[in-house]
Parts: sequence; structure tokens; C-alpha cells
Amino acid sequence: MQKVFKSCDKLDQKCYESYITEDILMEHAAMGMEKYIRTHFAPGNSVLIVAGPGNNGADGITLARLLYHDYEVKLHLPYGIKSLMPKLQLKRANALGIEETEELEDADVIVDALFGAGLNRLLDDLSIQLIHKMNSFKGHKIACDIPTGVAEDGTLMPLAFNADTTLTMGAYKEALYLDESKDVIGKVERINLGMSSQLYEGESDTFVLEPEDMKLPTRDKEATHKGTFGHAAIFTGEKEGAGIIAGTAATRFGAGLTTLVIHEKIMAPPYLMHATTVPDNASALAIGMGLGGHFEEEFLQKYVINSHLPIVLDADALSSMLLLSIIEQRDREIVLTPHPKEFVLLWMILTGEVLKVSEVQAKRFEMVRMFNHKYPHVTLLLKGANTLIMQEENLYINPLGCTKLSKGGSGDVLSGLIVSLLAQGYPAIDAAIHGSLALAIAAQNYQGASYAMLATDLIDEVAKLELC
Ligand SMILES: NC(=O)C1=CN([C@@H]2O[C@H](COP(=O)(O)OP(=O)(O)OC[C@H]3O[C@@H](n4cnc5c(N)ncnc54)[C@H](O)[C@@H]3O)[C@@H](O)[C@H]2O)[C@@H](O)CC1
Ligand SMILES: Nc1ncnc2c1ncn2[C@@H]1O[C@H](COP(=O)(O)OP(=O)(O)O)[C@@H](O)[C@H]1O
Repeated sequence: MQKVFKSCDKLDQKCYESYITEDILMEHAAMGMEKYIRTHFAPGNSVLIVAGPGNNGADGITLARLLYHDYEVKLHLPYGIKSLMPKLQLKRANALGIEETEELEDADVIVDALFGAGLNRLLDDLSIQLIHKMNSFKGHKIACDIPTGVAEDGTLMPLAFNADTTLTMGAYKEALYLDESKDVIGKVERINLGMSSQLYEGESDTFVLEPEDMKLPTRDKEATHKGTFGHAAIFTGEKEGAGIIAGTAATRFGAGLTTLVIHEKIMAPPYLMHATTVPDNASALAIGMGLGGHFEEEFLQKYVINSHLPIVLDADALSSMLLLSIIEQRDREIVLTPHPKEFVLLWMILTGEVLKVSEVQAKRFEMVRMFNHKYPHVTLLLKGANTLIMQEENLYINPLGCTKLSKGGSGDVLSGLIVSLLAQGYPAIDAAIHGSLALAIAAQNYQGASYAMLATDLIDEVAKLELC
């Protein structure tokens, strides 16, 4: 996993004061982009660099110098040059023979160095025209630091550069991970600014997860039996399919036993047991998926609230005042898995504040932190294109999910994976992180059409993760 920061201003400032100058940082920023281009594109390819008036533009001008002669470099400066660094960089570039181009033409590589972290107002007509044109080009699109049109807090402006790759300077930033900007940010790579990233970054309590972080359930001992791997009890209500999907996922992910807790007899697959109460040896519970109003309060009080077993609260459980009372239990492993609409409901129950889904989406990081401030012992997993997971003071971003997951049933699989890990004895935060990673990586591995994946296909991919 990699550290993530709200902004890099303080980190840059620390460098200037303690280690190296702005000029050297900028040289490394440009060298990082140069390396990316040289690795992916042979000399002779054309590179269009659109550079703005500030330091982001200066990065672009420096890149032009580094590529000039080996590549067919076209440098466009639509706003001229305003501050000291771009002036210095342009002087150096001009001395080498680089001239500005007036025409914007397609190229093999298009670099957006218009505005980076300094974008502080809506784009004007000139930028809008430029970005429309750059987006229409076929070349590989690289954003320097952050695509123009994504504000420092990650908010997406009505128009943004549509990057294939964002080469972000020095450290990963939260602004790269708001859901609404995921499409324009593309793949994210970090560029080191002339020193180890450890030294540049310092401490952070926010992290972005990588595929290598996923830990699968271990079965490294032979002297075991089904009881060794826990017993997941999944409350199955009105929409029994949700319980069956979650139960199948829990069993596939290693739970030694899985029982669907039911009120009425259902047709369950043979590997799932069913019972009308929670089995005595259950080691974790999941409730909410397809639940409806199936179980009476007395029953829930006895088997869910008074139980103190580790628990996943999902879907309908997140709008039940009774079930949400569980989050006050400080001695219990608790995972909440709302999607943004469910978060709105649970936030209203917990605080009385009525939010719109769009408000939650616009400030996902802030909302998760506000929840965490009230309930630090609870693991909150806010679903989305970039899932956020937080417990105690640590926040983890899982950006690895994909659109194949946008189908009913994916969330039930996730609940099943998490309750499986809880049943096997993993702490709530680990169960949420590794369940969420397994879901995302399994979806990536699915080979069918992007629109075709069923929850059962996803579970089949989970079953193969160890072999990948
Ligand atoms: N600070 C440093 O030492 C480093 C900075 N780097 C680069 O510098 C960037 C930040 O540089 P700056 O702070 O100069 O910011 P930018 O270059 O992103 O933009 C600042 C300029 O854009 C203008 N501006 C902002 N919004 C505008 C709008 N909507 N329409 C028209 N003009 C607008 C501002 O008035 C200012 O002139 C980073 O994103 C990164 O690319 C890198 O070189 C790494 C080192
Ligand atoms: N476009 C996407 N990119 C990444 N992950 C996605 C995307 N769409 C859905 N997901 C993930 O799929 C799951 C869907 O859960 P949910 O909406 O609760 O589905 P369900 O209908 O099964 O309850 C979540 O984990 C969510 O993060």
C-alpha cells in the first residue's frame, strides 16, 4: 500500500527548507514524465505538450527540453508565462532551439500540463476549447500531476482532461480518488521528486491499497477440521437470493461451516445449512442483505444484538434503528458496508442530518472521517468506484474495483467474503480490507464481457484467486 496525502504543499515546502530547491524538484518531476514516455514510446514519436502559466506548465516546458531532438516535440503555451519557474524553464528550452507551436494537432502522446494543483477557479473559455480539442485527439493522454479540470479537493469540473495516465508528483493525493473523477484520471503512477518517497512523504494515516496487499485465508496446517475455520451465520430474509449469494461467497472464501438463518424454509444449495436460530458454535454474523422486515424485534434482540459475535451490517440493516444500535458496542468486531444511498440513511438515523447522495459523493473522505470520529472502533466500508475503508485513525482506499461489479449481487458477495474472514478469526479491519480486495481482483480476473458477470461468476473467480 502507498501513503496518500490531502495536498503536497507542505511536503514540497519541507523539501525547500530542508533538502533541495524547487528547481531540482521540477527537474525530477519532468524526468519522471520523460522516463514514462521513453519507456512506452520509441524515439521519433510526436509529443504535444500543452503548458499553462504556473509550475504545472513549467513541468511541461522542462519535459519538452528533456525530449527535444529524440522526439518530435510540440510545445503550446496558450496563456504565455507568468511566474518565475516557467520563465526560467522556457529560457532553457528556447536556448536549446525549442519553439512554441501555435497550432494544436494530434500527436502520439498528449501531455496536459495546463493546471495542476493550482487550479483555483472554473475553467475559462480558452481552457474549455483546449481541453475539448485535446480530448478529441487519439494520442495517449498523460496528465501532469492531476488532470486539468479536477480541483484540489478532487471535485470534477464540468469539463476535464480525459487522461489515460496521471503521473502524479511526489505523493498520491486524495483528490485522485473521488469516485466521480475516476474516469478522467486513468491509471495513476507516482513520480519521485529527487529523493526516496519515504523521505519526501513523512507520516500519513491514509493509504491506497494495491493488489499485492491482498491476503487470502490461510490453510497451512493439516491437522484441522471444519470447526477450525469458523462458522458464518447469515440472516436470510425476504430476498433469499441475497442470503444464498452471501452464503456461497462465505463458504468459497474458506468458512468451515455456513448457516443461513431463516424464518421460512427455502431451497438452499446443499453446501449451505439452514436453521431457524443462530447455531451455538457460530463465530460471526452477517445481516441486512435482502432482509426486509422478516424477523421480529425480539428475535433480532436475542440473536443479533445480545450476541456480541463479530458482525457485518449491510443493506437493510443500515436503515434499522434497532440493528444500528450495535455500533455503540465498543467490545465487538463490527463492519458496516453501506453504498452511498445507504450511508445517507444511516447518517440520518445516527445524526438527524439529511444529506443527498450527491453530497456524500462530493465529500466521501470527509463523511467517512466524520463517522469515524464518532465511532472509531467500527470498521466503515463506504462502497463506490473507489471504496473507502476506515477504522481507528486509518483510512484505506481500494481503487481496484471495476464496472463489472455494477450489478445486483456484487454487494452480497462482498458481505459473504467479509463475514467469512470474521468467522475465521480475522479482525474487522483486516476482514474488510481483504474481502474488498478479493472482490475487486476477482472481478478484474473475470474474462467474460464487461457487462456479463454474474454474482456466481464472481464467486468462481474468488475460488481461483490463490492460483493467480
Ligand atoms: N511546488 C513545486 O516545487 C513543484 C510543483 N510541481 C508542479 O507544480 C504544480 C503546481 O503549480 P502552481 O501552484 O504554480 O499551480 P498551477 O501551475 O497548477 O496553476 C497556477 C496558475 O494557474 C492560474 N489559474 C488557476 N486556475 C485558473 C483557471 N481556472 N483559469 C486560468 N488560470 C488559472 C493561476 O492564477 C496561476 O497562474 C503541481 O501540480 C506540479 O505539477 C512539480 O514541478 C513538482 C515540484
Ligand atoms: N463501477 C464500479 N467500480 C468499482 N466498484 C464497483 C463499481 N460498481 C459497483 N462496485 C462495487 O460493487 C459492490 C456493489 O455493492 P451493492 O451496490 O451493495 O450491490 P448489491 O446489489 O449486491 O447490494 C460494491 O462493493 C461496490 O464498491
